[in-house]
Amino acid sequence: MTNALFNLPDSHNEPAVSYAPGSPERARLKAELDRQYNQVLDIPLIIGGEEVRTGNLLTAVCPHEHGHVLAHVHQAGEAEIHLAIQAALDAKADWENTPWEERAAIFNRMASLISTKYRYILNAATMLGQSKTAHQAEIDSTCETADFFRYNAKFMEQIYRQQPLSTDHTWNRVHYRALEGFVFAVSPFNFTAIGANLATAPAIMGNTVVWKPASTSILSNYYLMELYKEAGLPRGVINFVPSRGSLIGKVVLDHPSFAGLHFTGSTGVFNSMWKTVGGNLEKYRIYPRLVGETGGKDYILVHHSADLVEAATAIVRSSFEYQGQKCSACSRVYAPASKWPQLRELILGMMARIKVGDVRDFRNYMGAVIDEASYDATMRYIGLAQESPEAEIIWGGKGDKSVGWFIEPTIIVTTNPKFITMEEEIFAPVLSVYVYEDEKLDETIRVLDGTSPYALTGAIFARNRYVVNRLTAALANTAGNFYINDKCTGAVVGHQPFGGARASGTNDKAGSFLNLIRWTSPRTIKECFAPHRDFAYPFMEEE
Ligand SMILES: NC(=O)c1ccc[n+]([C@@H]2O[C@H](COP(=O)([O-])OP(=O)(O)OC[C@H]3O[C@@H](n4cnc5c(N)ncnc54)[C@H](O)[C@@H]3O)[C@@H](O)[C@H]2O)c1
Ligand SMILES: N[C@@H](CCC=O)C(=O)O
Repeated sequence: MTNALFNLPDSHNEPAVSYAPGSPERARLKAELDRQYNQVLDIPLIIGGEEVRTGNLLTAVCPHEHGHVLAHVHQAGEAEIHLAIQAALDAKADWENTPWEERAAIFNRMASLISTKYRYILNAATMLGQSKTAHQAEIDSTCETADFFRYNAKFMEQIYRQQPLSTDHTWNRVHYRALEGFVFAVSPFNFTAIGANLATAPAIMGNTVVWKPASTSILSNYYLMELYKEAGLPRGVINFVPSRGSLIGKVVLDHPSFAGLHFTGSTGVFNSMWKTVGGNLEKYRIYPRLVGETGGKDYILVHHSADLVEAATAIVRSSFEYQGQKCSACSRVYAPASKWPQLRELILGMMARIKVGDVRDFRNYMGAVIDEASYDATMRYIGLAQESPEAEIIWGGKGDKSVGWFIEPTIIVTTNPKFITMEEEIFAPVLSVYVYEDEKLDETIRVLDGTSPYALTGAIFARNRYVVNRLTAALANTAGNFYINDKCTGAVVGHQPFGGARASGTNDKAGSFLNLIRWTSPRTIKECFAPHRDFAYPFMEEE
C-alpha cells in the first residue's frame, strides 16, 4: 500500500515469566515439555516453503539424557543445498520489493506469536534439546527472540529514515537496497535467539537467506521455522538447511551469488570460512559482507574496594548459568589477595546451593553440556588442572556421562596467570581464578590484556570511582561489552548492543541498527529539477 507514511508500534522488551511454583505458566510449560518429550519428530529441510526429506538422518537427543531421541533430522546433500540457494534467489525479487512496513508487520506478528502461543513451544524445545533451565530458556528463546524481531523492525525504520541533504533544484535520496545475491546464515547451538537473529536480520532488510542451523539446536530451530510460516513469512525467504558444516560451507561459499555471511560460532570456523571467501573473490558478483561473532575468554576483575557479595554473585551467575556455554560467560577471575579469603568463602557458599541435573526438574540450576565432544574436551582441561602444580581445584572437578553429559561446576585457582585454562575458551562450567597482589593492579591489567586473543565481554567490580575510571580506560580494547559492577552476561536487545573485537569477531553489534546496516547496499539517487542548459563556464568568452 502507498500514500501514507506509517509509524511502527513502539518496541519494548518482552517481560520474562518467572515460572514460580503453582503458576499457570509453569503448568503450561510442564505440559509442553511432556508433549515434546513423548514424541519423536521427523524434521525435514524446508526449501522454498516445501518440506524436503533426504533419508540421510541424524538424531537429536536430550544432552541431559542422551539416550532419549527427540527427533530424526534429514540432512541436506549437495543437491539440496543448490536447491536452497535457488529457492532464495527465486524469492528475492518479490521479497525485496515488498514494502518495508509489510515486512515489519510480519516481524511484529512473529514477536506476538512468541509472547503467546510459541513461548511454551520454543522454551520446551530449548530446554529439551539444548539443556537450558526454564529461566535460561525464557530469557533466550522467548524474550531475546521476540526482542530481536520487534527491535529489528524499528532499526530498519531508523535506517530507512536516514536521508541526505537536498537543495531547491536537486532531490537526493538513499535507497536501501538488499544485497545482490543471497545471504548465508550459520548459527551456533547455544542461543535459540541467535539462530533466529542470524537468519532474520538480513531478511528484514529485504534479503533472502540460506540458513544452516547447528545440529545440536535443531528442535528449537525447526519450531522457529513453523513460527515464521504461521506469521506469514513468504516461502523461500528463509530456507532451512540442516547439513554437515564443511559440506554446506564449501557449496555455498563457492556460489557466484553468495552476497553475505551472517555467522556466530567459534573463531576457528569463522576464520576458515573467511579464508575460503578470500580465495573465491573472483567468482563473486559482489564483495560479500562477512559478519561473524565468535569466541570469548571473558573476565571479571575485582578490586579491593568492591562489594564482595555483589562480585561473588556476578561471578557465580556469569560462570555457571547455562553451564558456562554463553560466549559471554565468565571464565577467568582476577581477585585481590587482600579480599580473596572472603570472596572465596562467599563464592563457595553459593556453589553449595547449585544443583545439576535434568532441566525438567526446575530446582536444578544447571543441565548438561551440549554433547560428548564438549564433555570430553572439558574433562581434558580439568585433567590438566588436576595434574598441574600451578593449579588447585577448589570446587567440582568431576563429570559423569553415563546418562547425560554432566560436568560439575568447577573452580580452579592457579598461581600462573597464563595457565592454559586462563587463556583458552573452554565453553563449559569451568572458571579459573588468579589471585593478584593488591599493589600490582597495573601489572594485572597488562596480564589480563595480553593473556587471551579474545575480547568479547569483561566486567570490573570496584566502588572507588577513580579506579573505575582508570580500569575503564586501561581495559578499552579487552571487551566489546564492558560491565561496571555487573555480571558479564545477559546483554539485552536495544540496551547493550552485543559483540566483541580481536578474535571475538567483527563487532557488528547484534541487537542494534549497526548490524542491520551490514545487510543493505545503499544506492544514492540524485534527481535534478533544473538541469544546466549550457556547458560553458562564464570566463570562457573573455580574458
Ligand atoms: N560472539 C558471540 O556473539 C557468540 C555467541 C554465541 C556463541 N559464540 C561462540 O560459538 C561457539 C560455540 O558454538 P558452536 O559450538 O555451535 O560453534 P561452532 O563454530 O562449532 O559451530 C557454529 C556453526 O558453524 C557450523 N559449521 C562448522 N563448520 C563449518 C564449516 N566449515 N562451514 C560452515 N559451517 C560450519 C556448525 O555446524 C554450526 O552451525 C563458541 O566459540 C562461542 O564463544 C559466540
Ligand atoms: N548475548 C548473550 C550471549 C550470547 C552468546 O552466547 C549475553 O550477553 O549473555
